[in-house]
Formats: sequence, C-alpha cells, structure tokens
Amino acid sequence: MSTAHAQAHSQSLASALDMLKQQTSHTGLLTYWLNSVIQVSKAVSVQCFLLKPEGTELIKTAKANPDGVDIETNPPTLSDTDYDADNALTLCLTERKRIQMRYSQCNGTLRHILFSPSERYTLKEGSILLLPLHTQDENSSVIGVLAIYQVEEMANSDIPTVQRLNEVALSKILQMRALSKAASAHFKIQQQSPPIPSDYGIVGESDAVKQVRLKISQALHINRNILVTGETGTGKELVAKAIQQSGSRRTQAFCIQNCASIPEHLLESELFGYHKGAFTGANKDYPGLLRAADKGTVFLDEIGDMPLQLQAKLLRVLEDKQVRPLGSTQSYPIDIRIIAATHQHLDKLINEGKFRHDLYYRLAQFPIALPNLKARNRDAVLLANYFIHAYAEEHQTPPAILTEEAECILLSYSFPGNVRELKNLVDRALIISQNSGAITPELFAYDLQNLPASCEDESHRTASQPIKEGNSFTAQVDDFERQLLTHFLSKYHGNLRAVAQALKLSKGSLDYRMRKFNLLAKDWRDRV
Ligand SMILES: Nc1ncnc2c1ncn2[C@@H]1O[C@H](COP(=O)(O)OP(=O)(O)OP(=O)(O)O)[C@@H](O)[C@H]1O
Repeated sequence: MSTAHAQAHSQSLASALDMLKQQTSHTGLLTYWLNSVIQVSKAVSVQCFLLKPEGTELIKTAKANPDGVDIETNPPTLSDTDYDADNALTLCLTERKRIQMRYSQCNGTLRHILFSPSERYTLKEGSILLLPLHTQDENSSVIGVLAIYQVEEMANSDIPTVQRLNEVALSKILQMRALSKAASAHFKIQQQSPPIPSDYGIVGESDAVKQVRLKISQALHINRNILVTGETGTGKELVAKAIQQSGSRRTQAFCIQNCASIPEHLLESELFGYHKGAFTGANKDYPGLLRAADKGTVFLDEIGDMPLQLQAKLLRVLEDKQVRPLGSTQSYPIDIRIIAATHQHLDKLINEGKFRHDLYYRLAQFPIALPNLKARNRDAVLLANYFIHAYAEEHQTPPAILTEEAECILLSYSFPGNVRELKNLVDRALIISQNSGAITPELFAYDLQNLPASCEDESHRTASQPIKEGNSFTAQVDDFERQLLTHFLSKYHGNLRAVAQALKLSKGSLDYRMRKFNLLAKDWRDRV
C-alpha cells in the first residue's frame, strides 16, 4: 500500500470508528457497523448473530449486503441442534476461534442457518469467515459471531480493520445492554465469573484428549443431558465442572450428588426433597437438590450405583419435568440439565437388569467417553509437568525438573488409578524431594522404581545425527550442538537453569552457546 493510500485508509477507518461510537440506537449501530464491514471486506453478505444477554440463545440479529442492512424485526432463534449440528458456529462461539472455509465445505445446516433459501441459490462458491465477537477484556465471554461471505477471500490485511470495527461495535452493544436494567444484573454476574480457558483445564495433547475437548465445546451450548464415562481418576468430575463453568447455564445453580456414597432413603430425600411430616425427623419442608438446581445443572456422580427404585423416580422427573417431594401431593416444575458420570459399564448393568435402559437413553443424550491414561501414556509426562508447575505455584518455589529416567518410567507405567494416581505420585515425589529441584526415579514408589526405564516415546530420545560426508567437522559438531540445545530447551520449556543442569553446563557456558546459535529462551517458554 502506498503511503498516501495508507494515510487515506487510516483516516477513513478513524472516522468510521468515530461514527460508530456516536451511534445511540441499536438499529443505527447495527446498520453503520455492518455497512462498514461490507465496505472493508467487499463482502457479498454479512450476518450478525448475538447471544441473548442470558447467554442461552443465539439470535440472527441482522444481515447486510452491498445494497443495505436488514435488521431482523422478528429475529429467528437458532435452536440448540441448529448450531450444534455444525461445529463451525459452535467452535467459533465457544472457543473464540476465527474460522475460515469455502462455501462448498460448509454443510447444509450451516448454509441454512447463515443464508435464506433464495440467497443460497446464488451463493455457489466463495469464502466464509466466522469471527467470534468478544471484547479484549479476558473476563468477558464471546457474545456472538459475525459471518462474512465473500466471492474472493478477504485480504489478510483487512481482517484487523474488521476486528477493530467489531470491537467498537461490541463495546457499544455491551454499553447499551448494561443500560437496560435486566441486562446490567446479568453482566455483573458475568464479570465475576472466571475467564474460560480455551483447554477447559483438561491437560493432554493426545488425539483422544483433543476429542474430549471438542466434545466439551460441542456440549456447552446444547441443552442436553450428558453422560461422562471412564475409569476411575480419568477426569469425569473435571469434565462435568468444565461444562458447567463454560456453558450457557454457568450463572445458574450447580448441584453435585454422589449416588454411591449414601444409603438409598437418604439419597431419595436429598434428591427429591420432602414435605414436613413425611417421615420421622422431617420437621420442615425440604425442596431437595433437583428443585434447588432449577434452571441449572445437577451432576450425578456414580450414577451406575443408583438403586433401581430411584432410577424409576428420576426417569419420571426427567420425562415430566416436574418433581414431587416425598409426602407431598404437589408437584413442582423444574428445568434442569443432568450431567451423569460413572466408571461402570452401563450396558453390562442393563443386561444384568441393574440399570434401566430407558433412563440410560435419557441420560446419554450426549455421551462423552474419557480415555484411560494407559491409552495415552505420552500425556503422562505432560500431566506430570503440569502438576509440578501447579505445585511450584502453590508453594512459591521454582518448578522441579523431571529427569529423563523418571520420564521413561512414567511412560512405561500403566497407571491403573489414571490421572489421580499420577497426580498423587508427583505430589509425593515433590514432598520427598524437599525442593532438591529434580524428580528422579528413586522418589517414586518402590514398584515403580523397578520398572524397566525404556522410553517408548520416540520424541524423548535424542536422535543420532546423520553423518554428512563432505561437511566440515566443525559444521557437523555445530549442527549437533544446536540440536542438543533446542531439544533440551523444548523439553524444559525455556527454563535455562533446568537445561544447564541437565547438560551439566555452567550458566556462563550455556549463555555463550545460546548466543553462538542465536537462541532465545523465551521462544520456548510460550510453548508450554
Ligand atoms: N486431563 C486432565 N488434566 C488435568 N487434571 C486432570 C485431568 N484429568 C484428571 N485430572 C485430575 O485428576 C484428579 C482426578 O480427576 P476426577 O476426580 O475428575 O476423576 P474421576 O474420573 O471423576 O474419578 P472417580 O471416578 O474416581 O470419581 C483430579 O485432581 C483432576 O483435577
């Protein structure tokens, strides 16, 4: 872009932003915003979807084309299934991800959501860009999606301009919402909620864990019951909490009940409540957990242990959407989402007549199966380092280093207790190590120490250098030295103290070599 052109461009952007800031009505704001986006992007169509202030329903608020902006007077609300069926909108909304694809790549559901039938006919090819709408404030969640359809892809240099327009428009929308009494209450709640981490606090880079994270993002904005299955310690409760904390019911009640830990009659009164006088000791009305969670979520852990009689009662509640406390003649309507979890194989329990298959289908509307740690043992090292860092943060000490031998043992062990066992193992080793700075196999329990320390993970071996005949001795040694440094920088995430210790180098000697190869520790620190 020439200097004169760049100046004209930034002047017109500045005046567009000014104009946006001056808008005082919702209609004026949407019109000016979408028009400006059309001008910058040369789009054929731009569609704006906003979540209701309660964060539960996504609404197509306005659409624009080069001839003008159309504010939806009777805005269609996208049902859960509409925008869940296609990952693109859900992903953009829940993970703050910019998504770009060819029109021909989007499935029928997304086409139907984004465009009316007549438009669909003309939009045969082109590019669709979905931009999440959120302010720069880390505490704010995404409040909508802007979908931009073009015949040609938008120039990369124009995307920041569109994002700047979005930011200003969004802050105006938030301002207008905050002015309305009902919305202001909601935003107070939102500002108090912690930021949503993009990995939902679920550590792991194996395909199986990535799949779990994807499932969580799909589950967030659908109003379906969820069944989380997996062996003990695989993170079922962690997943349930992630869905609750990031999903559309996050500002509502979250009640947890373990179905295995209490006797049947107590579980019954705890869940369904009771009327005063229903049994000896029932001195006053008790609403029960299901009613207490109205509009929110109930997490039923160890659902496989729920007695059959209570299963029947729970099924009735889910079907009728109302609950009748023990000893009461009155039923109370409830709107709850159930997240159930179990380490048991429910299909086996169904075959044995110990679990109702009709309840199973009600609960498993959206199943999430968690992998055991053995099936993804490369994550063990990642998780161990995660727990080491968490421990260091909690105790305000530098993070310890996991020696290569200790890593190999983690990679060889089968972890019947899964992530919980790994966490306990690491915590115990850290305590015994008394801040020595390193975790070695001797700090593990005796039966682990004696495991063959064979590293199955190829990425943890230092590959032997191919010998290139013709290259000078110095060049080949330099190559190897550089490779060695980058291997350990990557392994210890740029922690120079750890790298120096692992290579038995003095700090000065490591500094010298880093400079020699132009290596910067910070380039590895962000990759944790
Ligand atoms: N992928 C993960 N990333 C980080 N921490 C994890 C992960 N999976 C599990 N954990 C941690 O492991 C411990 C056990 O997890 P959790 O209690 O959720 O397992 P669970 O499957 O519900 O176990 P149980 O069936 O025995 O009740 C918790 O401290 C949890 O935070």
